[in-house]
Amino acid sequence: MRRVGILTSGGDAPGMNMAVRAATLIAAQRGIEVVGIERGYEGLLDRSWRALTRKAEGGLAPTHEVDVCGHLGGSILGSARCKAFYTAEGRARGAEALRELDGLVVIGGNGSLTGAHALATEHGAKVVGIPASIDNDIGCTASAIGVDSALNTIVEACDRISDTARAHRRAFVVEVMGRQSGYLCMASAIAAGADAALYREDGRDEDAIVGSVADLIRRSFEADRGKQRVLVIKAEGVEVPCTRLVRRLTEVLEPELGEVSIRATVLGHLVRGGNPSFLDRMIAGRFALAAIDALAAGATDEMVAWQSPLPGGIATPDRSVTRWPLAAVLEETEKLLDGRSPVTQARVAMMQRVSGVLSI
Ligand SMILES: Nc1ncnc2c1ncn2[C@@H]1O[C@H](COP(=O)(O)OP(=O)(O)OP(=O)(O)O)[C@@H](O)[C@H]1O
Ligand SMILES: O=P(O)(O)OC[C@H]1O[C@](O)(CO)[C@@H](O)[C@@H]1O
Repeated sequence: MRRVGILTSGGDAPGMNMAVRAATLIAAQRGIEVVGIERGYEGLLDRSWRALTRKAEGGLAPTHEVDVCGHLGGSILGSARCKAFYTAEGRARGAEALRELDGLVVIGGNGSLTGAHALATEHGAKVVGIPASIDNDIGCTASAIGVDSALNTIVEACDRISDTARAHRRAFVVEVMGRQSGYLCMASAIAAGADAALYREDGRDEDAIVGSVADLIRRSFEADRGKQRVLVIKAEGVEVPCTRLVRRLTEVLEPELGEVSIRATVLGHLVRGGNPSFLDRMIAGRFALAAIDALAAGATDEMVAWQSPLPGGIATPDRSVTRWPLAAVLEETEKLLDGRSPVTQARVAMMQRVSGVLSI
């Protein structure tokens, strides 16, 4: 293997740069040139790429840009959602560009990995995926790069919101990202000591949500409870917008409680930015090593996974990292999102077991 490409695609995730850096250092040490493809699949289609390795005494070394990027959030390569890649013609152009490379590392979420799978199956490209998305909605891996950093940011934001909520004896509904996955909501609700978690996988409709949250606030603010704040974390995948939820709650509660103070905060893209946590940096580094090893061994159409919650996968020298065929990853991803996966069922069951604490 003489030259590999690397790209970041989909929503950026803290730790992507660490994966780029680690993959480049490992490849350079083995005398493999690395090119960084800019803006995900967009850069593959228009051949926008730049060298991430340079000639150095005795072989190759990472460029300065790569050497110093590991601790940074975002992606030094840029990321994108590339419309043309959804078409067979677009992917054919991508495959044509890949002829100039001996392999490709795709760092991204389940959409990006679907694109990687198509490149491998339709065009025989040599592609290995590294899961990276704050949503934690990728099958066969316990975590994707970015999840831990996003959770740390959410928990810190909720701690801050709780300070002001207690000062005013308020209820807050905080919305977190995650697209169709409630994982960020569920995990942060536990860690932030929230009173309730609202996630799509629960299957509640809007009226049921309004009824149960109103009941929670009513019980929490009863005169003798002494409770100073109510914190409800809502997943983006729950379709009722925060502002409407707060308006409806206020309409229900004001006639009974008099003035009731409920506020909404949508954390949004705030959660995607910032330097990666230790855990994300470590996972990213170990993924990068396994991905370069896999390409060097001639593997393709695979993804590397962290402490897979499913039995199976191809073992690597790192006991926490296994390799999975992308077809299996994408099948499991579908089940993760539609509730058929034992992983989703276990997440929901865990939330139900603490439903007395997380009151609804
Ligand atoms: N079905 C598909 N076929 C081919 N390419 C795809 C497909 N789905 C997604 N892609 C490519 O991957 C890109 C990123 O996908 P998407 O926008 O779904 O984000 P993602 O990788 O899932 O990341 P995130 O989880 O952060 O949103 C798309 O813009 C497109 O270029
Ligand atoms: O940055 P964009 O394109 O608005 O996408 C937002 C989406 O991307 C994610 O941050 C990552 O998939 C989701 O949680 C969110 O729904």
